[in-house]
Amino acid sequence: MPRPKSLKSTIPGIGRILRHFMPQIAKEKHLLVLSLLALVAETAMRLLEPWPLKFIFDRVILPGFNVHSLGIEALEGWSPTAVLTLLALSLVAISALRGAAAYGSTVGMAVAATRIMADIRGRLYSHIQRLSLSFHTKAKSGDLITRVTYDIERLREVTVVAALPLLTNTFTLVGMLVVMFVLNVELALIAVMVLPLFALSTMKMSTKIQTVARRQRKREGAMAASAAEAIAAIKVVQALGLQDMLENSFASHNKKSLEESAEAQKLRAGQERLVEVLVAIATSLVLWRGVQLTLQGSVTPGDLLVFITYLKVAFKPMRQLAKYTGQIAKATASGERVIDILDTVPEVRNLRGAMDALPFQGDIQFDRVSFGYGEESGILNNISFAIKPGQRIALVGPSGGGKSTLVSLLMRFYDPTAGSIRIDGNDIRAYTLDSLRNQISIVLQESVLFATSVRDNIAYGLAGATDEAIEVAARLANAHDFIMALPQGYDTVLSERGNTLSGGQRQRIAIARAAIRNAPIIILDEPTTGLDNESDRLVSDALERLTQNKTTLLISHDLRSAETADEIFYLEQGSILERGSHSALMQRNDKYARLYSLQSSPQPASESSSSVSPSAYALIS
Ligand SMILES: Nc1ncnc2c1ncn2[C@@H]1O[C@H](COP(=O)(O)OP(=O)(O)OP(=O)(O)O)[C@@H](O)[C@H]1O
Repeated sequence: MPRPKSLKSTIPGIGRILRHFMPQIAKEKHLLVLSLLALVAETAMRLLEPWPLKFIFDRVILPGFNVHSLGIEALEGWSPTAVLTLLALSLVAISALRGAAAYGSTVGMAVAATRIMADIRGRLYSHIQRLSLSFHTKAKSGDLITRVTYDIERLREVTVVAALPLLTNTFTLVGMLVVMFVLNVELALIAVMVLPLFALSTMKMSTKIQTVARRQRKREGAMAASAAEAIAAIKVVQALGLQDMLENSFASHNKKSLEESAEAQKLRAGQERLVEVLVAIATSLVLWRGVQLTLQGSVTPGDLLVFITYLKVAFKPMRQLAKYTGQIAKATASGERVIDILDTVPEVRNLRGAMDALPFQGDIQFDRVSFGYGEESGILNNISFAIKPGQRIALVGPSGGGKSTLVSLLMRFYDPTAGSIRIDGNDIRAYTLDSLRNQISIVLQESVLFATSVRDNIAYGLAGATDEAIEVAARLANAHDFIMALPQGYDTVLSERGNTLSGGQRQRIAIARAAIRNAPIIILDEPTTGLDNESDRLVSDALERLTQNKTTLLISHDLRSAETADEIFYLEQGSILERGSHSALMQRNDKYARLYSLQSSPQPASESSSSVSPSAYALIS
């Protein structure tokens, strides 16, 4: 996406953000209108602020006090002290009213902004969760997290700390210019003479600030991404002793980010000083000409006082515009980062007219399915097969052959580039994603558990699962006994990703989670790889029960677990080279048979006895 290059082009950026978030903004319209009214009231009070002083100068001090000279009928008969007291009190009243109005607009705007941003954050989070795996495999999780947290927070904050004051001050500036022109056109023209200078300098500086701000945001995203990646893989980092290398690369990003932050600060400070000089020039010019006009009698001293006060106040917006440009530019960059994600359309989504699938029988057909990741092709080539309900299929073959890819197409993590996949006779794209995935259970090699209770981890398999159902599933998965031995039983809260449990225990909880779903189709992606003999036995036993009467696709390098399958597919380089029952494939005496013989023969101690090693695949090919 092309990046805007200047302040001028920040405005379309802001427009895009506003347009994008209009539905959320519209929900808060009442509060926003009230806040704007309070803002108008605040502006009016600011305009009124120097007027009691003007009265005192023009009608009280200079002509000698005379109530008639005030020209206000209602004050006829008032004592001088009473009138002066009234004027003094009006100063307080104006200030108090202005304060109240400012409070109202700030609080109103803050509440509205918080609600709007909470809504957008929810939408962003839910969108990210629904984006296809093709997006997530490329995206960096740390960067996505900063978009949901930091970027949204920056947008919210800028509404209150920059956009609102900017709006107030712009209203004030316009109001004051109008009053100045009404009071004296010549003096007003002198005062606005510096405006073009100001506009020019602001635009130039803002472009620079914006460029630095964008660079810094990008760098912060990259830093968060590499930190998140390293923390998530801390075991590997420590085992390989990568700490120093990762620290050095993080430190260099960190240093550059700080330098950019300092550069932006320097630019902002320079701009603020320039504005102050411009304000001083305008004030002295107005004073110089204003005193002459006062002496000639064409403006009153009170008018001059109003002018000077307005100049000071009216140019404050300018100073603030300078100060807030950077913040607004940063927020615009944040807003664009949020919108970029929201605008990403999930590659895999519900097609128009998609229907909720009825409970599946479990009949699966792959019809000339081909697939490639991105530009790559040939990951799966023209695959066709049919599985009857309740059948158990094993997918075996060398690493990278396309086994996991094949099952991920069944879950619609990706769509085939050619051909179709049917369940119970219908193309799976005709079903809604939720109703399709709800009827498939999956157990992976590394089952991911969440940092919540064991009970919740199992219940994630089925919304609204009862405690009884959870226990039945845990028993089926051979998990009940070890769960009861945990400190709080089913209520024991696990650490992140369930790291405090052994691999076999994690697998059994994952099997319980799959079991509670009672899905007619089950995918097992190397569920016993890496387990010791005892864990393997417990997990295999649980899997046996889990897959009773279910259509099952088992991916395994352990040919003994594949042996019992109704049919075995030997997959290599995206094609099914052999298929049939174990005995048929053994009779065929080709790749599968050779692999099986190799696995059954005694192996060197260094190699696993339960699964085929990469070197074995090399031997048979
Ligand atoms: N997300 C991805 N993006 C790009 N290429 C991928 C992606 N996932 C897998 N691949 C590639 O697709 C090919 C098939 O991978 P796949 O994981 O399906 O093989 P596999 O048979 O399951 O291997 P293993 O037995 O090691 O799990 C491999 O060449 C792999 O590099």
